Amino acid sequence: MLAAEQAVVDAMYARLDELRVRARGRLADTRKAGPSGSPQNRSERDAFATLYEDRLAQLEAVEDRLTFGRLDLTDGEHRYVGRIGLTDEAHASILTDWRAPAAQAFYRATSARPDGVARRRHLVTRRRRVTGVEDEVLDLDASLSAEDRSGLSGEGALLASLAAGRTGRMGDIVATIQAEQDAIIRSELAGALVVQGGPGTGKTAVALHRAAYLLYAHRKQLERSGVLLVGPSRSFLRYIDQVLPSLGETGVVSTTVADLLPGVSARAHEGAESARVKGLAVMHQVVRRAVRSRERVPRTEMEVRLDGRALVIRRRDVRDAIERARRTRKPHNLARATFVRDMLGRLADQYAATLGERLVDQDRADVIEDLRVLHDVKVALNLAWLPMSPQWLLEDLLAKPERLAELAPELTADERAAVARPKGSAWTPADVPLLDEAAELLGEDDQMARAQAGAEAAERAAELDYARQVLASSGAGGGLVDAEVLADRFASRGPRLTTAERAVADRRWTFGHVVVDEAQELSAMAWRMLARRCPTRSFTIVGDVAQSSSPAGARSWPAALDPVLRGSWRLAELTVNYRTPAEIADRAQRAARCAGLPVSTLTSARHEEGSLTIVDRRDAPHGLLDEVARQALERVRDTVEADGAGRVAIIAHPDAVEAVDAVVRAALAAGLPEDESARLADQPEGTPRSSCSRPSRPRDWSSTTSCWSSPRPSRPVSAGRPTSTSR
Ligand SMILES: Nc1ncnc2c1ncn2[C@@H]1O[C@H](COP(=O)(O)OP(=O)(O)OP(=O)(O)O)[C@@H](O)[C@H]1O
Repeated sequence: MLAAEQAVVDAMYARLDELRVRARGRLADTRKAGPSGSPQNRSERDAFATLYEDRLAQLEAVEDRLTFGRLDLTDGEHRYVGRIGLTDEAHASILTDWRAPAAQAFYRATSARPDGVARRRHLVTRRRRVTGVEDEVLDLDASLSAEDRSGLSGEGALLASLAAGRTGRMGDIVATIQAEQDAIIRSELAGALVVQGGPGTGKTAVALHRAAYLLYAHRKQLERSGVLLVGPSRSFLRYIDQVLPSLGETGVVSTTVADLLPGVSARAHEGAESARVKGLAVMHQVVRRAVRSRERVPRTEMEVRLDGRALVIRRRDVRDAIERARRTRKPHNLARATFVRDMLGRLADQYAATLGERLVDQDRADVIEDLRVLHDVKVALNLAWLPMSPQWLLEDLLAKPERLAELAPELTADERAAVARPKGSAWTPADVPLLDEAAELLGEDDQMARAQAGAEAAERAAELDYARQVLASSGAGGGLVDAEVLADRFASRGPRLTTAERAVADRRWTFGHVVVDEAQELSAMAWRMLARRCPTRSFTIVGDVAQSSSPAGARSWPAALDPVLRGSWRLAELTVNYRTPAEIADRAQRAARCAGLPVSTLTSARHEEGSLTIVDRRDAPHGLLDEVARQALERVRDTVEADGAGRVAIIAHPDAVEAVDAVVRAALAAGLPEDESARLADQPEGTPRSSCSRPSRPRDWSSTTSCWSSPRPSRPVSAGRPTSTSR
């Protein structure tokens, strides 16, 4: 059986190699042509070169586990499922892309609903070698040979993948996606999908595979607008950054809320209370009021002089001009042009009245220009309608307690004190949604940008036309590229930018879809910011409201999302924990419930006898620390040392973590063979095989301990295997 599968897999790799050679050859030919020829020829060559480079990168990315499954259908057809689709020379399919509809049954079919599948086979490969197969027979009535019916094992591939060593980087789960995960991954693009799942249920994995699936299934729609992936931190983005490329996708913009505003670097830290207050929904009204407060009627009338003639900036005129400018409904800085034009016109009329005659058009225009540059007029109009940048507005607001008190009456004095800070302070992540809100209300003076956009639209039309001609005459691209994409490559404006690069540089870029991970951590203001990035509200939102650790974060989805999604979102749940063995997960769930957290009910994908140890003072004849060190050493010997894949996490009372860490390190150094202890000490950052930590929410420690069925809940310590704590 293995030999037969090996032959099929060999044929696939041979085809892959052939396609790589072909793409390399085309690339070399294109490059060989050198920098000669007309500018148009050169740009055409560059375009094809990038095209072949992209194709080559995609073909290189799928080397590992090119295929991982096979479907035997009841009608006798075999279908192999893998990372990409492949056809042979005769254009017959030899491998089906995991995202194609034809592959869906690989993830969804069950014996209750076999969906035309007689047998599902998981292929286990190492490099290019088939090392094993795992079969599941779904339709027992289908005619399978005796050999086919033997050696069945349903969850083998999944359990093998869960037991595999961790690298400190997240890997894809494409070979073992489970049915409830697959339903989420393939859920329709439109609307907002909220995925609630407890710890380790694969929320991050599902979010990433969904991004790859959507780009595949809706490529035309999403390639131009792009997909935005929002994660909680830069280190988290580093942890997941291999997954999408391994799925052949590079066009996703990954960022954090703190990095989402072009030109603003928000690296400073601030207190939890300050971040919470800045995230409150009411802050959008505070920012709005701060903008409106700079559109104001002066207390007194003011006299200005032009050519020795006295003109009055009248309060009534200012009031009227403000109202008229507001009626344009444009953002503050853009509506200011209307206000200024109106006021200058009124002053020009006063000037004409002092002359006792009507001004002809040209003269009136000259007077208006003279008024516009007059210092006193400028000062008076700025006082009435101040042009501002978002940064200036926020700095000013937070640096002046009396202004904050006036503009934010909903906040308590303590809350206002928490956010107050001197001018010139560095930006923090919680400032970013406030700056974005201000940028939206202020607007940018886009006259130049609009003129340029007009010119670019004309240029684009010409590029598209040209791209269509090239495609028609050369037949190039082979279905790999359409005129739009080719036109992008032909674009003569500066260096070619990918969708991702263009999107990152543009605050007003709107994405075709936004994926938000650890979504429970986002504040109300951050949600408003993200909603602006996707006016169609096509979202995938994954998180766990029971795990919210940010003081500005969500404790319930309706409370967090209804204000921005207006109640229009659908909920899916993930119920299987793939990370933690049942022994640990069940205990953790009980503790979380005792702490009053809204935990989902989970089942663990695996059991691991002895994976949880609770060390209690009563079982510690030589003192608690010694006992913890002894137990930790034993667990490391049992698990980590045995196969190098396991992990031991030690959770201690916040006050005891440092002491526990020290004794455990000493015990490992003394108790393990020298090479093993050097190996453990040498783990790259992010991949510790043993680690000591405090509970993620130290304030829950007391309720946690009292739930752990210990009559004397004195600083229990647990050691378990293999719980990944590296995230
Ligand atoms: N179908 C699957 N096949 C194999 N491994 C899986 C599968 N689903 C999830 N995993 C693995 O389980 C682990 C947990 O997944 P992930 O980090 O996506 O969970 P999460 O729900 O985001 O966790 P958290 O709540 O801690 O953020 C990962 O190592 C992931 O690769």
